[in-house]
Amino acid sequence: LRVTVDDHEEVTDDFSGTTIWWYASKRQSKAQVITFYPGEDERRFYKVVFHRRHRDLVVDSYLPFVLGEGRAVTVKNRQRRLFTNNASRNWNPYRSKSVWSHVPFEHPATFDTLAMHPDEKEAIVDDLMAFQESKDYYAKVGKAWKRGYLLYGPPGTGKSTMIAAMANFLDYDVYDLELTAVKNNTELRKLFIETTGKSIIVIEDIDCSIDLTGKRRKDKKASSDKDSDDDDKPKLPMDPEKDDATKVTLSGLLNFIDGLWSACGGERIIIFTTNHKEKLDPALIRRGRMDKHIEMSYCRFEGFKVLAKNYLDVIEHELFGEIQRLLEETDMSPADVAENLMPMSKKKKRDPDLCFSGLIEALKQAKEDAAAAAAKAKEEEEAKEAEAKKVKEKEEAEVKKANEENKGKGKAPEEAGI
Ligand SMILES: Nc1ncnc2c1ncn2[C@@H]1O[C@H](COP(=O)(O)OP(=O)(O)OP(=O)(O)O)[C@@H](O)[C@H]1O
Repeated sequence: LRVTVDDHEEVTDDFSGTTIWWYASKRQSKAQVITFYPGEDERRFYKVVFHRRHRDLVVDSYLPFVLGEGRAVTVKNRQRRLFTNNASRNWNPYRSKSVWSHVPFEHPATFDTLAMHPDEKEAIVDDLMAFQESKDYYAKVGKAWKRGYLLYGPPGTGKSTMIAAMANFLDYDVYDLELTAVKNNTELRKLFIETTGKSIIVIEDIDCSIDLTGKRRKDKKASSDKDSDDDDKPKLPMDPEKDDATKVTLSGLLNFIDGLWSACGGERIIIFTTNHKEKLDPALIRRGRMDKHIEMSYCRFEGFKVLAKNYLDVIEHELFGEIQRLLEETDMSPADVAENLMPMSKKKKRDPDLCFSGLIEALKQAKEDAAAAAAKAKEEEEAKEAEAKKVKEKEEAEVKKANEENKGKGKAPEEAGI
């Protein structure tokens, strides 16, 4: 409950059966200062009145409770922000000297609007809540208060939407870290140090942002040289375009995930997203670095029901049966399903019959396309196999022929250089 107390107004509060009175008041400063700003020389304060016998209760319990509630309200009401380190996106009119620029974070996604199986959603929400409440646990085991998530799945399955839902659920800021815009590991370190607590740091499409395999192999050779100064020196690229993507090394990134956190207080979540989990270096996503791997998958019936409710306010429909069957047989991303739930009728209204029939058509088409693509892939595979078989047979025939010729001349095959 939030109460504003006006001057000379009395507000009563009840705490564990004890009545407490609040008054707002002001006192004129004693210094004789002439100011252009009326009210600047006033000191404003609240007066709390209670019976003497409740003094311990008020001092030990009530006031800490009020301060805690006050802090929670401030956090809840603060404008959350979306930070980016990508200067080329220069969309922030208030760009300061900070390595991050920011805009208000206003993404509307929530777990309610996220199309996903309810059990999976619940598991993620539980995990987030457990993390949020584990400050003491992390301190006790001597670990930085952070958690890493890997979101993986095909395009349009809701990875970015999930991040927004998490940020809204936790009331955290979001730092969108564009690795390709980071010059070197020193700059990476600076960026991390400048992030604040209660934040989610996101590196999208991690497989495209850094040459994970190549750099790591090099790092292994240099074994102990984990985050050496070398990393900070400008590289001399053979191919400047390629180097652009590899300015930050994997070891620099691993170092930051493991170590640098300890230097910063406050809880942080780091999220990597990728469309190709199999391309990632196992070192990057092992447990402890990425605590939870979340698969964002194609839209199935449970996910569809969430979208139908959000987009059309429909929770049951005669076409649901057919849609369910098709969704189990066909891979369509939630983004594409959602797209089909948006068309308006001629009367500029969203008509569920129209949208669901359209979706059925789109699913049938997608199913046909997938079957055609699979048949083509199979054909190509068979053609490749036939070609390989032909080459092998030709080689064998040549070897056989050479052997026979050499036998005729009385030479062993090795002597003939075969
Ligand atoms: N699971 C989902 N629940 C609700 N809406 C979704 C979901 N997935 C996709 N969408 C819708 O599709 C749009 C694109 O999804 P989003 O950007 O989150 O996908 P993505 O997996 O991050 O894609 P990419 O890999 O291409 O970045 C979103 O704006 C949202 O409206």
